[in-house]
Amino acid sequence: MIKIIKNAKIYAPEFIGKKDIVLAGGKILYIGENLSPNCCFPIETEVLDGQGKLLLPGFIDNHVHILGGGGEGGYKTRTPEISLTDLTKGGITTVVGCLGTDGTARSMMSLLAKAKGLREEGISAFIYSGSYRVPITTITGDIPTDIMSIEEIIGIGEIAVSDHRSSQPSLEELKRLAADARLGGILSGKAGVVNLHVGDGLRMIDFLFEMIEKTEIPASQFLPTHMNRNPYLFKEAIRYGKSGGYIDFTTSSDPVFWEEGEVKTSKALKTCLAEGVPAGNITFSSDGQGSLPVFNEKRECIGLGVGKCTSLFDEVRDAVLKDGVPLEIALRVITSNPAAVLKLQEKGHIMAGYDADLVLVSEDSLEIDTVIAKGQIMVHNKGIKVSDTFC
Ligand SMILES: CC(C)C[C@H](NC(=O)C[C@H](N)C(=O)O)C(=O)O
Ligand SMILES: [Zn+2]
Ligand SMILES: [Zn+2]
Repeated sequence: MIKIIKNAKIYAPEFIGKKDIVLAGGKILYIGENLSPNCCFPIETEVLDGQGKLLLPGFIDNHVHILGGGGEGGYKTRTPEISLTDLTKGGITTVVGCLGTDGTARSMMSLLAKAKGLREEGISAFIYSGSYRVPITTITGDIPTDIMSIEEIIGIGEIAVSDHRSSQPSLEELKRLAADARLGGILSGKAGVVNLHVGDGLRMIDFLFEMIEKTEIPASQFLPTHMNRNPYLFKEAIRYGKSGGYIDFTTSSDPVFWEEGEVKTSKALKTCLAEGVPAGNITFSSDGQGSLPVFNEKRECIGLGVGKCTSLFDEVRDAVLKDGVPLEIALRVITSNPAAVLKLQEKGHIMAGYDADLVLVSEDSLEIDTVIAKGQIMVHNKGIKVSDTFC
């Protein structure tokens, strides 16, 4: 079956004009103009009308607790596993799963199985080996072997630093972790990225500046997240981003965090761009299904929300519609930038030969209308399709 999407204005993420696009075999086959609906006759063709809509690359969420997370307030605070619809209704066609605080009752094998399940349901799913804890949990017992031998594993994370819930890893331990992830990456052609959970601790990312200065490991090996969680860490994010590092902002939030000074993600993007952080160094991730715990001054958990994947594009939409960031810049943080940072082949762009991961949104409201993952319609006319069926 061939699909043709006609007359959509295409942001690839750069704006390339109103075009017709042909999808076949899960790939983008051709991008052209004025294509006749039966240009591929006699092959059966489905035509989608993109008139009045924008066509965007499928969104990449680089940090989701696909197996669930939480637990910081005891067993009752464990958060639920993700469903495919939680992802696709937010336009997410590529997800990277991770374990968080609880890397004990939640296993790497379960995380891998969940990623494989999401792949069977039609989207692209990858995982990080590990959890908050150091030494990290792997599947094969060795970081380079995990990355080289398991297709879904693209790096390690979320390794916790500057947080009362971390293992308080030493600089030497973190150097070795990063070196092992880098080795696995270069030997497999993968990113071997180190996804770091940065907490509210005052040490922030001091170790990262020191690691980059005192070792041969490049800044591109690291993706520190939650960098908008408080004003002082956000200031460091700007300093680190301007020095060439990648910075990731968490889109899931709760009004209680704004009272504590969390920087709304859409505004974090606007401010970073205004401060001269290169647009290519910035990514968003949702922390979907992760817990959003609130601790009191004695560091007791006094409340807990659950991250939502739909916040990922919500914050991009706000950046465009409320904070005046141009769409082709704002889109990069959930498409071409994570594709580059995570070295995801043929992802993050609308280009012939790339995976047919696409999102159609209404031109004015940027509301999601249709989501296509590897050529398969997951959401159509805002209605959930395919993704809720279990065969
Ligand atoms: C950025 C803030 C608001 C949320 C953040 N969430 C996680 O790190 C995931 C969580 N620990 C889990 O394992 O599910 C946090 O707790 O600091
Ligand atoms: Zn985290
Ligand atoms: Zn997380």
